[in-house]
Amino acid sequence: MEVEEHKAFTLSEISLHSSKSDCWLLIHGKVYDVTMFLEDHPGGEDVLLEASANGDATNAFEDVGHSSTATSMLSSYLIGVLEGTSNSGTVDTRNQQSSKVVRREGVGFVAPNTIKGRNPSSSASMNLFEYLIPLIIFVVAFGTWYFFNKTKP
Ligand code: HEM
Repeated sequence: MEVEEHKAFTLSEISLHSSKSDCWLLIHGKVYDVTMFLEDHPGGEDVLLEASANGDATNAFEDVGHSSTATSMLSSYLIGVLEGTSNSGTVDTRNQQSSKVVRREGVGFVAPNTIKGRNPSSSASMNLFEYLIPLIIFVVAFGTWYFFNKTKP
C-alpha cells in the first residue's frame, strides 16, 4: 500500500484499539495494527498491549533498543498516521504518553530498558553475577561435602 493512501487517525480513535483482538500502536506518528503480531512478538504480547494502552508507544519501542530488523518489520503493520501528521510521521507525541513503564505478568512494573540483556552497559556485569553466584554456591557446597567425607573416620 502506498504511503499516500494511509488514513489519518485521532489519538482518541487510536486509543480505542488496545485489546488482544484489536491492538494498534502509535510509533513516531504512525499507526500500526499489531493484532496479528501479538503472539509472535519476541518481547511478548503483554508489553505490546501495555504500550498500546499507554497512548504513544514511541518511547516504549525505542527504549527497548529494537534491532534494525524489528524496525524494518514496522512497515508491514502500518495502517495510517496520526491526524495532523505529515505522512513522513515526524510528529513527537511522546510527552502525551501516560507512563514509560511496561508490565510483565508476575514481575510487577519494570522500565523496558532494565529488562535483562537489553542494556549493553549492564549486561556484562549481569552475566558475571549470573554465573559467579551459582559457581560460588557450588564450590562451597562441594568443599563442605568433601571436607566432611574426607574427615570421616
Ligand atoms: C510493531 C512494533 C514492534 C515490532 C515489529 C517489534 C519487534 C520485535 C523484535 C523483532 C524483537 C526481537 C529483538 C530485536 O530484533 O530487536 C523484539 C523484542 C522486544 N520487544 Fe518488540 N516490537 C515492537 C514493539 C514493541 C513495543 C511497543 C514494546 C514495548 C515495550 C516492545 C518490547 C520488546 C521487548 C521487551 C523485547 C525484548 C525481548 C527479549 O529480548 O527478552 N516491542 N521486538
